[in-house]
Amino acid sequence: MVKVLISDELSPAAVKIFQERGIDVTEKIGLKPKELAAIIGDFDGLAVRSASKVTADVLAAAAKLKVVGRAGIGVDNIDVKAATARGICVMNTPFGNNITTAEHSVAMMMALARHIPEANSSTHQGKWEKSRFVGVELYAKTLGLVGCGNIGSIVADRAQGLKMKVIAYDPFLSPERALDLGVEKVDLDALLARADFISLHTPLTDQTRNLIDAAALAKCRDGVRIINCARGGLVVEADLKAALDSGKVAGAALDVFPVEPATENILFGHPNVVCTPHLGASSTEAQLNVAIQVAEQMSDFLLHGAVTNALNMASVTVEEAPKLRPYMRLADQLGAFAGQATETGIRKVTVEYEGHVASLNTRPLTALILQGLLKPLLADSVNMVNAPLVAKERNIDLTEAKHEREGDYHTLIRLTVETERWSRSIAGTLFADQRPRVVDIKGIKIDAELGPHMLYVTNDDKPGFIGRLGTLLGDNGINIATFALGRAAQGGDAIALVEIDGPLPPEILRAVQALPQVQQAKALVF
Ligand SMILES: NC(=O)c1ccc[n+]([C@@H]2O[C@H](COP(=O)([O-])OP(=O)(O)OC[C@H]3O[C@@H](n4cnc5c(N)ncnc54)[C@H](O)[C@@H]3O)[C@@H](O)[C@H]2O)c1
Ligand SMILES: O=C(O)[C@H](O)COP(=O)(O)O
Repeated sequence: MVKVLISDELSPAAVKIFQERGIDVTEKIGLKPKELAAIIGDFDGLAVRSASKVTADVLAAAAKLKVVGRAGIGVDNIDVKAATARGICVMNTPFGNNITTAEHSVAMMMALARHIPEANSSTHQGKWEKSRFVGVELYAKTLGLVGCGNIGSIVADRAQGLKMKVIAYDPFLSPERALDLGVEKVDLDALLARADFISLHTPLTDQTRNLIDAAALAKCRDGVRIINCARGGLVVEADLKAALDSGKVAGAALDVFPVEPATENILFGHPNVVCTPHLGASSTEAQLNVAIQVAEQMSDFLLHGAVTNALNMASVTVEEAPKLRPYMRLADQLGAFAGQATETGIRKVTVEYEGHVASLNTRPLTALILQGLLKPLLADSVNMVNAPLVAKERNIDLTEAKHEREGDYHTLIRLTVETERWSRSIAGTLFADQRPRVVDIKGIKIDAELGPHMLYVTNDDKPGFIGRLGTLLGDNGINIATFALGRAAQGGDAIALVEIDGPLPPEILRAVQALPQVQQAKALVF
């Protein structure tokens, strides 16, 4: 039975979905990485929010793990690189909590502008400090968005409703999109110099870490207010504190902290700082959305091979998955055939899709071909998640070509592998029964179905070979299931693909290799 571990607080809707799909669910909340590593080996899927730390050590212990699902957006608590290297798919739910988080950012901006938290606390204490809490209007103020993706663009929309002027720094924001959003695209220095309020909406990456430091703050307008509902590491807190103390920054609203849970922080207690405990995504609606989405995505992946919102592999929709499935088998076989037939370093791989298959989503097929190709070298450490990366790391030059017009076959995949010594191709099709057939090897036509154990022979096309091979196998008790033949030209190179009813013992393979006319013989396993 497929097993999933939920290691952070998730709406019960997630458990319900997993169970309805026949997946066994265990909930263990609040595990430290060591505790998570101790139990993760038992699970096929792991569902998390931001609290669980899915470190390289946790992933190293995750022998069966196929997918990590993040019920939310930021994946900085997951070592995606380590997951990719181990062939574990990482997916998130990029659109489940974006409205809620944008609304929280706007709420924080208003709280800052009108001192709501401090005024609330003072009023509860029976003080009536009207003159202490004079705020500022948002109307006609400039809001600078650092990061204008899903959340940033919703914040822009809401801020425009408040009649603010919105400017955005985001190197990946196209001028057309900026125009659509009605925001002015600016560089970071211009944003810092012009904004009355700055709201951060980028992921935490090596480029964005410590983006708001003393140097950036020095470029800001006096009295700027800063809102961070993205990630703690974007702001250098000591620099922010100094700027708050000097009055350069009039206020800061922080939902996120470099260390969470944040029970101590140099900014806690500062009168001009508003804090919330990473509540950006904490609304009933958002939590329901992300729980449902992550449970559906993970179930679809674990049960049907559908891939949605993955950060480290190509998407496959639930509709595509059944159409791709027979091709996946063919792709796997072609890759595995070429991988087992290749003895020297691979330099170049070309995959051509012809006819019907060319109209499909072929990225997962290419990933499977690479997986099959690399498996003889790397065994179980390679799978379709990490195969493209592994190929790249090995300097294998990959080319994909699609020809939607049909050739000799209604549909065809051709794989060509170039090594330092030679270039070889293998092509396969699907017949009406959806079963894969190999139809061409090294330019020689053949019609073969690949079984679990195959003998692949290249020989000189001379009389007597087939009889001698059959006798040799028969004399050694090896039953032939199917026998497919092809040749380049009369008397030229010929190939035989023989399905046998079990593994070929090494001594029999050597005897086949020693037969006259045999150029090369290999035992292949599928
Ligand atoms: N506080 C919360 O509870 C909460 C909730 C959801 C998301 N988040 C955080 O908000 C972040 C943004 O979420 P999103 O859905 O808008 O993501 P997104 O990917 O849609 O948008 C991020 C934007 O940042 C931009 N960006 C990347 N590097 C940049 C750089 N160096 N400088 C400027 N811009 C850069 C990208 O181009 C993109 O447009 C998430 O990564 C997550 O960390 C926090
Ligand atoms: O990236 C996110 O989606 C937010 O930071 C939400 O985190 P949470 O799921 O832990 O509330």
